[in-house]
Amino acid sequence: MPSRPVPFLKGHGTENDFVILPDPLGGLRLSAATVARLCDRRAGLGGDGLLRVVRCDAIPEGRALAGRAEWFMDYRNADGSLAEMCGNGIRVFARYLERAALIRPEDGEVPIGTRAGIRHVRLTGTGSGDGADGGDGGAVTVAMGAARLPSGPGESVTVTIGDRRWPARHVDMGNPHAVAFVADLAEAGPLLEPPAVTPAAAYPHGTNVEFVTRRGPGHIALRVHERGSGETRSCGTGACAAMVAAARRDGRDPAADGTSVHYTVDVPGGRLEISEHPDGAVEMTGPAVIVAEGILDPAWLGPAE
Ligand SMILES: N[C@H](CCC[C@H](N)C(=O)O)C(=O)O
Repeated sequence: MPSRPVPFLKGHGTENDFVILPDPLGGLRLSAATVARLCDRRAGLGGDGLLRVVRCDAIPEGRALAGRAEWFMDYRNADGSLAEMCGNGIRVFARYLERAALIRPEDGEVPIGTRAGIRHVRLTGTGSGDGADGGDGGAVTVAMGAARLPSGPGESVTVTIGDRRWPARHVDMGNPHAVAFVADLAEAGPLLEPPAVTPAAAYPHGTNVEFVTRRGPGHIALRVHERGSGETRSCGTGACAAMVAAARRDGRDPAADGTSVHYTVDVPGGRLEISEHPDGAVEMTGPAVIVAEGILDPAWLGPAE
Protein backbone atom coordinates (compact mmCIF):
# COMPACT_ATOMS: atom_id res chain seq x y z
CA MET A 1 0.00 0.00 0.00
CA PRO A 2 1.45 3.42 -0.88
CA SER A 3 2.57 5.23 2.24
CA ARG A 4 0.81 8.39 1.15
CA PRO A 5 -2.56 9.32 -0.41
CA VAL A 6 -2.45 9.14 -4.21
CA PRO A 7 -3.96 12.15 -6.05
CA PHE A 8 -5.81 11.49 -9.29
CA LEU A 9 -7.74 13.49 -11.85
CA LYS A 10 -10.28 12.53 -14.51
CA GLY A 11 -10.28 14.11 -17.94
CA HIS A 12 -11.44 13.56 -21.50
CA GLY A 13 -10.86 14.62 -25.08
CA THR A 14 -13.97 14.24 -27.30
CA GLU A 15 -15.26 11.83 -24.61
CA ASN A 16 -12.24 9.51 -24.76
CA ASP A 17 -11.73 9.52 -21.03
CA PHE A 18 -8.71 8.97 -18.83
CA VAL A 19 -7.58 8.54 -15.26
CA ILE A 20 -4.64 10.93 -14.72
CA LEU A 21 -2.03 10.03 -12.08
CA PRO A 22 0.54 12.75 -11.33
CA ASP A 23 3.68 10.85 -10.36
CA PRO A 24 6.61 13.19 -11.20
CA LEU A 25 9.25 11.07 -9.50
CA GLY A 26 7.92 7.78 -10.81
CA GLY A 27 7.26 6.29 -7.38
CA LEU A 28 4.04 4.51 -8.36
CA ARG A 29 4.27 0.90 -9.50
CA LEU A 30 1.34 0.26 -11.82
CA SER A 31 0.73 -3.36 -12.81
CA ALA A 32 -1.68 -4.09 -15.66
CA ALA A 33 -4.11 -5.42 -13.04
CA THR A 34 -4.00 -2.16 -11.05
CA VAL A 35 -4.55 -0.07 -14.19
CA ALA A 36 -7.51 -2.29 -15.16
CA ARG A 37 -9.00 -1.85 -11.65
CA LEU A 38 -8.58 1.93 -11.86
CA CYS A 39 -10.22 2.01 -15.33
CA ASP A 40 -13.12 -0.23 -14.25
CA ARG A 41 -16.32 1.83 -14.67
CA ARG A 42 -18.06 0.25 -11.66
CA ALA A 43 -15.51 -0.85 -9.13
CA GLY A 44 -12.90 1.78 -10.00
CA LEU A 45 -12.67 5.34 -11.31
CA GLY A 46 -13.55 4.41 -14.90
CA GLY A 47 -11.64 5.29 -18.04
CA ASP A 48 -10.69 4.26 -21.56
CA GLY A 49 -7.11 4.56 -20.42
CA LEU A 50 -4.71 5.96 -17.84
CA LEU A 51 -2.15 8.74 -18.17
CA ARG A 52 0.69 8.69 -15.63
CA VAL A 53 2.44 12.06 -15.57
CA VAL A 54 6.10 11.37 -14.89
CA ARG A 55 9.36 13.21 -15.51
CA CYS A 56 11.26 11.79 -18.47
CA ASP A 57 14.32 11.19 -16.28
CA ALA A 58 12.22 9.17 -13.81
CA ILE A 59 11.02 6.42 -16.20
CA PRO A 60 13.27 4.02 -18.15
CA GLU A 61 11.44 4.65 -21.46
CA GLY A 62 11.89 8.37 -20.95
CA ARG A 63 15.55 8.61 -20.00
CA ALA A 64 16.69 8.62 -23.65
CA LEU A 65 14.33 11.57 -24.24
CA ALA A 66 15.19 13.46 -21.06
CA GLY A 67 17.36 15.99 -22.87
CA ARG A 68 14.52 16.87 -25.24
CA ALA A 69 11.42 16.74 -23.03
CA GLU A 70 10.72 17.27 -19.34
CA TRP A 71 7.52 15.21 -19.08
CA PHE A 72 6.64 11.69 -20.23
CA MET A 73 3.10 10.50 -20.91
CA ASP A 74 3.03 6.94 -19.53
CA TYR A 75 -0.14 5.81 -21.31
CA ARG A 76 -1.96 2.55 -20.55
CA ASN A 77 -5.12 1.12 -22.14
CA ALA A 78 -8.13 0.21 -20.01
CA ASP A 79 -7.02 -3.43 -19.90
CA GLY A 80 -3.66 -2.34 -18.53
CA SER A 81 -1.77 -2.91 -21.78
CA LEU A 82 0.81 -0.40 -22.95
CA ALA A 83 0.37 1.61 -26.16
CA GLU A 84 2.89 3.72 -27.98
CA MET A 85 0.77 6.88 -28.23
CA CYS A 86 -2.63 8.36 -27.44
CA GLY A 87 -3.77 11.43 -29.39
CA ASN A 88 -6.73 12.41 -27.21
CA GLY A 89 -4.74 11.50 -24.12
CA ILE A 90 -1.83 13.81 -24.92
CA ARG A 91 -4.23 16.76 -25.22
CA VAL A 92 -5.64 15.95 -21.76
CA PHE A 93 -2.05 15.46 -20.52
CA ALA A 94 -1.24 18.98 -21.75
CA ARG A 95 -4.37 20.35 -20.04
CA TYR A 96 -3.20 18.78 -16.77
CA LEU A 97 0.27 20.34 -17.13
CA GLU A 98 -1.41 23.72 -17.71
CA ARG A 99 -3.66 23.27 -14.64
CA ALA A 100 -0.58 22.39 -12.58
CA ALA A 101 1.10 25.60 -13.87
CA LEU A 102 3.84 23.50 -15.48
CA ILE A 103 3.18 24.85 -18.98
CA ARG A 104 1.46 28.01 -20.26
CA PRO A 105 -0.09 29.01 -23.61
CA GLU A 106 2.81 31.43 -24.14
CA ASP A 107 5.24 28.47 -24.08
CA GLY A 108 4.14 27.64 -27.65
CA GLU A 109 5.07 24.10 -28.73
CA VAL A 110 5.97 21.92 -25.73
CA PRO A 111 7.74 18.56 -26.28
CA ILE A 112 6.24 15.53 -24.50
CA GLY A 113 7.91 12.13 -24.30
CA THR A 114 5.86 9.10 -25.34
CA ARG A 115 6.65 5.47 -26.22
CA ALA A 116 6.33 6.59 -29.87
CA GLY A 117 8.98 9.30 -29.31
CA ILE A 118 8.62 13.04 -28.83
CA ARG A 119 5.30 14.70 -29.70
CA HIS A 120 4.67 18.46 -29.41
CA VAL A 121 1.57 20.02 -27.86
CA ARG A 122 0.36 23.62 -28.01
CA LEU A 123 -2.33 25.21 -25.80
CA THR A 124 -4.33 27.06 -28.42
CA GLY A 125 -7.35 27.98 -26.32
CA THR A 126 -9.36 28.52 -29.48
CA GLY A 127 -12.14 26.17 -28.55
CA SER A 128 -12.81 24.03 -31.57
CA GLY A 129 -14.46 21.48 -29.37
CA ASP A 130 -17.89 20.04 -29.33
CA GLY A 131 -19.39 22.40 -26.78
CA ALA A 132 -20.03 19.39 -24.58
CA ASP A 133 -16.71 20.05 -22.89
CA GLY A 134 -18.30 22.78 -20.84
CA GLY A 135 -16.14 25.35 -22.60
CA ASP A 136 -13.36 24.38 -20.24
CA GLY A 137 -10.16 25.81 -21.59
CA GLY A 138 -10.63 25.45 -25.33
CA ALA A 139 -8.49 23.42 -27.65
CA VAL A 140 -5.05 21.84 -27.72
CA THR A 141 -3.06 21.27 -30.93
CA VAL A 142 -0.78 18.24 -31.22
CA ALA A 143 1.98 17.62 -33.76
CA MET A 144 1.23 13.92 -34.21
CA GLY A 145 4.24 13.05 -36.33
CA ALA A 146 4.00 11.56 -39.82
CA ALA A 147 1.65 8.72 -40.74
CA ARG A 148 3.38 5.59 -42.00
CA LEU A 149 1.52 3.72 -44.69
CA PRO A 150 3.30 0.38 -44.95
CA SER A 151 3.59 -0.75 -48.55
CA GLY A 152 3.84 -4.33 -49.67
CA PRO A 153 2.11 -7.26 -47.93
CA GLY A 154 0.92 -5.27 -44.92
CA GLU A 155 -0.52 -2.36 -46.92
CA SER A 156 -3.99 -3.78 -47.42
CA VAL A 157 -5.66 -5.83 -44.73
CA THR A 158 -9.13 -7.29 -44.24
CA VAL A 159 -11.43 -6.56 -41.30
CA THR A 160 -13.94 -9.31 -40.49
CA ILE A 161 -16.94 -9.30 -38.15
CA GLY A 162 -19.07 -12.42 -38.34
CA ASP A 163 -19.87 -13.00 -42.01
CA ARG A 164 -19.08 -9.41 -43.01
CA ARG A 165 -15.68 -8.31 -44.24
CA TRP A 166 -14.19 -5.03 -45.40
CA PRO A 167 -10.93 -4.15 -47.13
CA ALA A 168 -8.90 -1.82 -44.91
CA ARG A 169 -5.77 0.31 -45.05
CA HIS A 170 -2.93 -0.21 -42.56
CA VAL A 171 -1.86 3.17 -41.11
CA ASP A 172 0.77 3.56 -38.40
CA MET A 173 0.55 6.68 -36.22
CA GLY A 174 3.15 5.39 -33.81
CA ASN A 175 0.46 2.89 -32.92
CA PRO A 176 -1.31 0.57 -35.37
CA HIS A 177 -4.61 1.19 -37.17
CA ALA A 178 -6.71 -0.72 -39.70
CA VAL A 179 -8.96 1.80 -41.47
CA ALA A 180 -12.06 0.49 -43.30
CA PHE A 181 -14.42 2.70 -45.33
CA VAL A 182 -18.14 1.99 -45.09
CA ALA A 183 -21.29 3.57 -46.51
CA ASP A 184 -22.98 3.60 -43.09
CA LEU A 185 -21.25 3.46 -39.69
CA ALA A 186 -24.04 1.17 -38.46
CA GLU A 187 -22.64 -1.56 -40.77
CA ALA A 188 -20.03 -2.32 -38.09
CA GLY A 189 -22.78 -3.49 -35.74
CA PRO A 190 -22.45 -3.32 -31.93
CA LEU A 191 -18.60 -3.64 -31.95
CA LEU A 192 -18.65 -5.55 -28.69
CA GLU A 193 -15.66 -7.70 -29.65
CA PRO A 194 -12.37 -6.88 -31.37
CA PRO A 195 -12.88 -7.26 -35.15
CA ALA A 196 -10.63 -9.89 -36.73
CA VAL A 197 -7.94 -8.38 -38.95
CA THR A 198 -5.98 -10.45 -41.49
CA PRO A 199 -3.23 -11.09 -42.28
CA ALA A 200 -2.57 -11.37 -38.57
CA ALA A 201 1.13 -10.92 -39.35
CA ALA A 202 0.41 -7.27 -40.16
CA TYR A 203 -0.39 -6.64 -36.51
CA PRO A 204 1.67 -8.89 -34.24
CA HIS A 205 0.56 -6.89 -31.19
CA GLY A 206 -3.05 -6.29 -32.25
CA THR A 207 -4.52 -3.12 -33.73
CA ASN A 208 -7.11 -0.38 -33.43
CA VAL A 209 -9.87 -0.62 -36.06
CA GLU A 210 -11.64 2.40 -37.53
CA PHE A 211 -14.84 2.35 -39.61
CA VAL A 212 -15.00 5.56 -41.62
CA THR A 213 -17.66 7.16 -43.78
CA ARG A 214 -17.40 10.24 -45.98
CA ARG A 215 -19.59 13.22 -45.00
CA GLY A 216 -18.41 15.47 -47.83
CA PRO A 217 -15.25 17.05 -49.24
CA GLY A 218 -12.70 17.23 -46.40
CA HIS A 219 -15.21 15.79 -43.91
CA ILE A 220 -15.37 12.24 -42.52
CA ALA A 221 -16.99 10.51 -39.55
CA LEU A 222 -15.83 7.38 -37.78
CA ARG A 223 -16.41 4.75 -35.15
CA VAL A 224 -13.48 2.97 -33.55
CA HIS A 225 -12.77 -0.28 -31.74
CA GLU A 226 -9.63 0.45 -29.76
CA ARG A 227 -6.96 -2.12 -28.95
CA GLY A 228 -7.06 -2.67 -25.20
CA SER A 229 -10.16 -0.56 -24.55
CA GLY A 230 -13.02 -1.65 -26.83
CA GLU A 231 -15.31 0.76 -28.70
CA THR A 232 -14.63 4.28 -27.49
CA ARG A 233 -16.28 7.61 -28.25
CA SER A 234 -13.11 8.83 -29.90
CA CYS A 235 -9.53 7.90 -30.78
CA GLY A 236 -7.12 10.70 -31.64
CA THR A 237 -4.48 8.59 -33.37
CA GLY A 238 -7.33 6.74 -35.09
CA ALA A 239 -8.83 9.99 -36.33
CA CYS A 240 -5.43 10.93 -37.78
CA ALA A 241 -5.06 7.50 -39.39
CA ALA A 242 -8.56 7.78 -40.86
CA MET A 243 -7.86 11.28 -42.15
CA VAL A 244 -4.68 10.21 -43.96
CA ALA A 245 -6.38 7.14 -45.42
CA ALA A 246 -9.30 9.32 -46.57
CA ALA A 247 -6.94 11.84 -48.13
CA ARG A 248 -5.18 9.11 -50.15
CA ARG A 249 -8.56 7.70 -51.14
CA ASP A 250 -9.50 11.21 -52.33
CA GLY A 251 -6.32 11.34 -54.39
CA ARG A 252 -4.49 13.67 -52.01
CA ASP A 253 -0.89 13.21 -50.86
CA PRO A 254 0.69 16.45 -49.57
CA ALA A 255 4.21 15.00 -49.92
CA ALA A 256 3.53 14.47 -53.62
CA ASP A 257 1.44 17.52 -54.51
CA GLY A 258 3.16 19.97 -52.15
CA THR A 259 0.00 21.31 -50.57
CA SER A 260 -1.49 20.68 -47.12
CA VAL A 261 -4.81 18.91 -46.76
CA HIS A 262 -7.35 19.42 -43.97
CA TYR A 263 -10.25 17.25 -42.81
CA THR A 264 -12.89 17.70 -40.17
CA VAL A 265 -13.27 14.38 -38.40
CA ASP A 266 -16.49 13.68 -36.50
CA VAL A 267 -16.27 11.03 -33.79
CA PRO A 268 -19.17 9.92 -31.57
CA GLY A 269 -17.75 12.08 -28.78
CA GLY A 270 -17.17 15.29 -30.73
CA ARG A 271 -15.13 16.84 -33.52
CA LEU A 272 -11.41 16.95 -34.36
CA GLU A 273 -9.66 19.16 -36.94
CA ILE A 274 -6.73 17.43 -38.64
CA SER A 275 -4.23 18.58 -41.26
CA GLU A 276 -1.44 16.79 -43.12
CA HIS A 277 1.42 18.87 -44.54
CA PRO A 278 3.93 18.35 -47.42
CA ASP A 279 6.65 17.37 -44.92
CA GLY A 280 4.36 14.55 -43.76
CA ALA A 281 3.54 16.21 -40.44
CA VAL A 282 0.02 15.47 -39.17
CA GLU A 283 -1.48 18.09 -36.84
CA MET A 284 -4.63 17.57 -34.75
CA THR A 285 -6.62 20.16 -32.81
CA GLY A 286 -9.38 19.30 -30.37
CA PRO A 287 -10.79 19.88 -26.89
CA ALA A 288 -9.29 18.65 -23.63
CA VAL A 289 -11.16 18.83 -20.35
CA ILE A 290 -10.28 18.11 -16.74
CA VAL A 291 -13.49 16.88 -15.11
CA ALA A 292 -12.52 16.15 -11.51
CA GLU A 293 -9.69 15.84 -9.01
CA GLY A 294 -9.51 13.58 -5.96
CA ILE A 295 -7.53 11.26 -3.71
CA LEU A 296 -7.27 7.49 -4.13
CA ASP A 297 -7.83 5.53 -0.93
CA PRO A 298 -4.47 3.82 -0.23
CA ALA A 299 -6.32 0.81 1.21
CA TRP A 300 -8.32 0.43 -2.02
CA LEU A 301 -5.18 0.79 -4.10
CA GLY A 302 -3.59 -2.09 -2.20
CA PRO A 303 0.05 -2.98 -1.68
CA ALA A 304 2.76 -1.09 -3.57
CA GLU A 305 3.84 -3.46 -6.36
N1 LIG B 1 -5.84 1.96 -27.81
C1 LIG B 1 -4.68 2.58 -28.50
C2 LIG B 1 -4.04 3.67 -27.61
C3 LIG B 1 -5.00 4.83 -27.32
C4 LIG B 1 -5.34 5.57 -28.56
C5 LIG B 1 -6.49 6.56 -28.48
N2 LIG B 1 -7.21 6.66 -27.24
C6 LIG B 1 -6.06 7.93 -28.98
O1 LIG B 1 -6.66 8.94 -28.57
O2 LIG B 1 -5.15 7.96 -29.84
C7 LIG B 1 -3.64 1.49 -28.82
O3 LIG B 1 -3.61 0.47 -28.12
O4 LIG B 1 -2.85 1.73 -29.74
